[in-house]
Amino acid sequence: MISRESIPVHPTAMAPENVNSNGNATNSPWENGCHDSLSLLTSEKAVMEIIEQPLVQGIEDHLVEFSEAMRTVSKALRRAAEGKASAQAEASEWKRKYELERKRNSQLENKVLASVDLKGNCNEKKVEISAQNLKRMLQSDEQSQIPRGKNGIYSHEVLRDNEHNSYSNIHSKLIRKASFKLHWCCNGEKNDQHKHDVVSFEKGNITTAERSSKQICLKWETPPQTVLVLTKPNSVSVKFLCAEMVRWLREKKLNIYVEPRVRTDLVTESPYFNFVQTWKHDEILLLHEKVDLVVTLGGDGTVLWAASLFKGPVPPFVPFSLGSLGFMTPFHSEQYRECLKSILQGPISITLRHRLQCHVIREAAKSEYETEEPILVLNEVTIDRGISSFLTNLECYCDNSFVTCVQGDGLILSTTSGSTAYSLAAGGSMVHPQVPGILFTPICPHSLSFRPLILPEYVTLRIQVPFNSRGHAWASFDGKDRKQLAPGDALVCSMSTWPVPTACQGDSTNDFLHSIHDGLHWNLRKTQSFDGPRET
Ligand SMILES: NC(=O)c1ccc[n+]([C@@H]2O[C@H](COP(=O)([O-])OP(=O)(O)OC[C@H]3O[C@@H](n4cnc5c(N)ncnc54)[C@H](O)[C@@H]3O)[C@@H](O)[C@H]2O)c1
Ligand SMILES: Nc1ncnc2c1ncn2[C@@H]1O[C@H](COP(=O)(O)OP(=O)(O)OP(=O)(O)O)[C@@H](O)[C@H]1O
Repeated sequence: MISRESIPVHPTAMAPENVNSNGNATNSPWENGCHDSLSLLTSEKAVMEIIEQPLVQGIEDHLVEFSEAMRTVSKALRRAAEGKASAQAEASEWKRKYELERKRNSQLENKVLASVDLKGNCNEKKVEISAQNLKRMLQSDEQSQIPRGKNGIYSHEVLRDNEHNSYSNIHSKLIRKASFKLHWCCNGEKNDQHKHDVVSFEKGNITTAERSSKQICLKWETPPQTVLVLTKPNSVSVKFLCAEMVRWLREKKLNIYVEPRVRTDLVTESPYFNFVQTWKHDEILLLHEKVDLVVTLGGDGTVLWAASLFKGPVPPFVPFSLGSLGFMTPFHSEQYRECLKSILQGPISITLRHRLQCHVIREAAKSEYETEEPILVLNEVTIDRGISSFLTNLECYCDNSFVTCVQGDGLILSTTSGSTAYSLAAGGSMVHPQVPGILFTPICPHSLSFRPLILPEYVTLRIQVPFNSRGHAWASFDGKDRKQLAPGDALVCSMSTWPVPTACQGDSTNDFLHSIHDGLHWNLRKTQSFDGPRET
């Protein structure tokens, strides 16, 4: 507190007649009179003015200091929250991997025990021999020196990521998943000298070996044996095609998986379909280990649905078009036999469609590890105002930097595959699916200058509902699974390490251009006739 006594009175604040030549105050002749009180009044007014000046200045300084301090604190808090989010994401990923591994091991253990039990009853020697055979198989696999990494990626490397775990090795032998190799091609040519250095620095010159992922080519090393057929529900034509395709695939000696609902339909139609396999509840988590190829029969929604079944690695997709638009469904269902024949034989051009991994972080979460399961999206995650009539107010951060505050109907964080879906309708650019990036597209922003952005694929985005938000926000994932975000909650989003490899009809670029021409009639205009005015 600043006391009035402690404030020095400026000499000019005294009436000039009361100041002697030395600047000292003298006694007034009207000491107790009216003049005295009047002059006192004026000087007090002047004093008050002076008191107020340094006082206001002081408060302002304090406020500035205080708000600086608050800003530093909020920055530190934000950084801590982001650290927490990424730690949570990493922890849940490790937890998922651990659970998968544990499940896989215990299943295999049961299988091995069961087979030992069976054979042990008949002939113990046989068991010994089969164990030796397994060991030899593993050894020969290791000795065969499968080329690694240099000219592409081998699916063995993914399957054999835990070589010290013999159960895992035996397991991959038992399920006999087809192995394949991915090549990166350049200008339509296969480039066996695919370099893994992104930037090299030779003789002082910076060169970029790769600026994007180029056209990718998949070559089967062993023939695919198991096909998962996923279908759009409640469609008679899809049901009919599914039954026909399953028969055809069976003739080709392939194992076939369908959804439980579809298996029931097929078996009800004819007991012939008893060979068709399906899964129960949690077994779906291990589907990627059994399936070599996923065929979808429907529109883009069916591709999104199929992708959502794989929370981790995804086998190659072959999407057949049975919808109205079909941006991600390049194959014609009428020619399914020829298409599948050529795909089962390979090689196939594929588009690696990247997915976004989304985490909802609740303000109410008590511990670091109390996080909701991550959700993977192939198109986009949307944060909007739902049924609320208030503007959304969303604070957006990219890594450690503040991006902006979205005030409008909401925000779309989209993959490049999703750039032709909701993001396009909200004014975002159409982006080739192989361009590595995340689209940041506002929905009806209440601002004239809010243009959509495209951010690099390596960033982590954090969308925070501020505490002073008037309403709740809602997140939806590929148009589904709406989750409410209360003030203080956040959505953290980054590129997933598990893309969806989709087979191309031609190549990635050809398919993309074909879909925007056919699907959206992009830049369709009658050509101006030659018959008219011309430059002379
Ligand atoms: N205003 C909009 O344009 C709007 C609004 C809501 C949802 N959507 C989109 O719908 C998607 C969900 O699709 P659904 O089939 O389950 O719902 P749906 O049945 O409502 O169909 C939405 C339409 O979007 C098309 N579509 C989906 N993904 C696409 C893509 N990557 N490129 C071009 N078009 C695409 C579909 O072909 C379909 O015609 C969401 O991911 C979202 O992108 C768009
Ligand atoms: N196997 C499935 N199980 C449950 N829902 C599914 C399945 N396949 C698709 N869907 C859902 O059905 C809806 C419609 O699917 P899809 O987009 O493939 O067909 P469509 O609407 O006829 O195609 P288009 O949008 O191109 O006209 C989508 O919301 C999708 O999520």
